[in-house]
Amino acid sequence: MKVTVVGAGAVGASCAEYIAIKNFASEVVILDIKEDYAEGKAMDLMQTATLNGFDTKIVGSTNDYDKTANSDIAVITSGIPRKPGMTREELIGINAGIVKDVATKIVEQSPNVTLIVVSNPMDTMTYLAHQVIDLPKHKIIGMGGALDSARFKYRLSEALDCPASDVQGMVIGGHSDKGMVPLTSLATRNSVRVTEFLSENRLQQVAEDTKVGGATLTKMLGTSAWYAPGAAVSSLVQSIACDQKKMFPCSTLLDGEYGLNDLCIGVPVVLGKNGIEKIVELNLTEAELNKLKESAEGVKKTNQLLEL
Ligand SMILES: NC(=O)c1ccc[n+]([C@@H]2O[C@H](COP(=O)([O-])OP(=O)(O)OC[C@H]3O[C@@H](n4cnc5c(N)ncnc54)[C@H](O)[C@@H]3O)[C@@H](O)[C@H]2O)c1
Ligand SMILES: O=C(O)C[C@H](O)C(=O)O
Repeated sequence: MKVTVVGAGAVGASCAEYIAIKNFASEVVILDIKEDYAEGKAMDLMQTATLNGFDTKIVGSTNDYDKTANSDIAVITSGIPRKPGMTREELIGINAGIVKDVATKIVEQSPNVTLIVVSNPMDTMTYLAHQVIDLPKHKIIGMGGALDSARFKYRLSEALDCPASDVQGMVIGGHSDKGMVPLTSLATRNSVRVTEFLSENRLQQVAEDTKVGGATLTKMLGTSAWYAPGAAVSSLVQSIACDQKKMFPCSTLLDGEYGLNDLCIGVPVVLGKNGIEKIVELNLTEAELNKLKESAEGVKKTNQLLEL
């Protein structure tokens, strides 16, 4: 199993590290445009192999796509991250050109690849990938909801004063400060709905903290987060590589599901060896469905900024 990660920056390197530590891939190629940068990250990570006990071979590449040939899975993290005070949508001007170029070059070398788009604004970048490359729709996946759901569970565990592993929950909708839809009514602590334990106000607070999870960390760090994003990507990669058929909310091209068309937005999907093997349609409350539709309008507005 060969995995390519484009972008050797904060998220790309974190993602490569988690994939290696989980020890399911034979090779991870990290590619960056900065001279020697990916090679340096690859060497540094390879020097953790005996310490962390993995056998994955990590290779660096300065913009040489030949090294990515015949990848089974590729992850696009190349592009600029936001600074405090910015929205993800403001990154479109620079990142759209990068994602278009990178996606095209990956598919030239790996026509059967499954592509995971991470660069922001992620839902729009995933939609862009669908427009510029010729891959079946189940092989282009946007990562956002897996991260947002991990943050939701973290916030729920704080409110419940329990370990996050006790909590189940999901965030659907656009990966944006306003567009996320944390499904508070469905969240549980060991199968008991969290609405049994938390007041409406406290749950509302959890939802709001979740939605601005990325912005909160960007303010604290001066750039956007990387550990949880890298871990979230590695979980998607593992589910595909190991045919785990796990369910994650991912950005996918909708064709009538949830009454939505012609956009990529986060909904639950099953990830296995064929990429997106199923789009799961939940029975949402009217309020949740309305929030998802509002979120979709926001994503479509950003998509209109693309020069296709
Ligand atoms: N979808 C999500 O949940 C999520 C989470 C975190 C970050 N992000 C996004 O991921 C992107 C990367 O974030 P980061 O913190 O790793 O940024 P970073 O600046 O640390 O790394 C980005 C890397 O991309 C490289 N790059 C730029 N253009 C390139 C090209 N054409 N080809 C190859 N490499 C290129 C840069 O040299 C840099 O090393 C940002 O757009 C950020 O907003 C998304
Ligand atoms: O917040 C960001 O800009 C990066 C990423 O989308 C995140 O949610 O951490």
